[in-house]
Amino acid sequence: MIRFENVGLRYGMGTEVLKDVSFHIPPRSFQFLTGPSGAGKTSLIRLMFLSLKPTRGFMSAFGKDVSRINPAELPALRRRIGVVFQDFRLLDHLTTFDNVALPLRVTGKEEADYRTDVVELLRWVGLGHRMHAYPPILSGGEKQRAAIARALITQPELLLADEPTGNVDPPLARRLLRLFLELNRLGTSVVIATHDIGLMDQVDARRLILFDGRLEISE
Ligand SMILES: Nc1ncnc2c1ncn2[C@@H]1O[C@H](COP(=O)(O)OP(=O)(O)OP(=O)(O)O)[C@@H](O)[C@H]1O
Repeated sequence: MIRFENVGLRYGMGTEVLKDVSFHIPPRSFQFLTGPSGAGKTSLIRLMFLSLKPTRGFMSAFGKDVSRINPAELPALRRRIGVVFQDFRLLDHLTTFDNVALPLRVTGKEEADYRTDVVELLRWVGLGHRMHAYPPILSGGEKQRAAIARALITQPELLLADEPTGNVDPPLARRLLRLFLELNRLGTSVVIATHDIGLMDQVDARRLILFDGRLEISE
């Protein structure tokens, strides 16, 4: 569903931060993206989320060559991808329920059509009791789960999560991992960027490993 062939990325006139990166994310697959700080994980996630374009090489998303995608097609393609950012990006003036519902609301859906889905998803991530709370009073782990629910509400085919267990204690990290595995079992491809070797060791999954912008794959 996502394919990279010899992709390079540089910001402005800087040196390349990704070099000759080639890989494929198959449907229904589960993988970790790892590597030292500054190796390029977030940059790779931004490319996969189509918020950056490669500066060289070939990249396709859902069968479309990204260099030929016109800007009007982008929102529909992005809705097929859920993303959990490192800094959550929740809106403080909206309740947890409204934050999670936002991706549906922007497509013009009425609350009556999505209310049950949002409540069910909030319960699934363990936030049923927090749906009327505003983000500033949520704990780090609750914010994390709200961001995950918001990424999942459109039922994306691909979930990208950047350090989703970076701000939570080990029991909650294990719980989030079980949630991602369950999501994958239901058919979504999952890419988890993480430094956490203990987390990766809990699952026998493919590892995409970045070193200084170059990718190695450990099956
Ligand atoms: N917007 C930007 N403009 C210029 N350089 C950038 C930008 N974003 C990232 N970089 C550079 O690109 C390189 C890769 O950064 P990136 O954030 O992708 O790494 P990372 O592996 O996600 O790091 P971390 O694990 O610390 O989050 C770094 O050298 C960083 O300084």
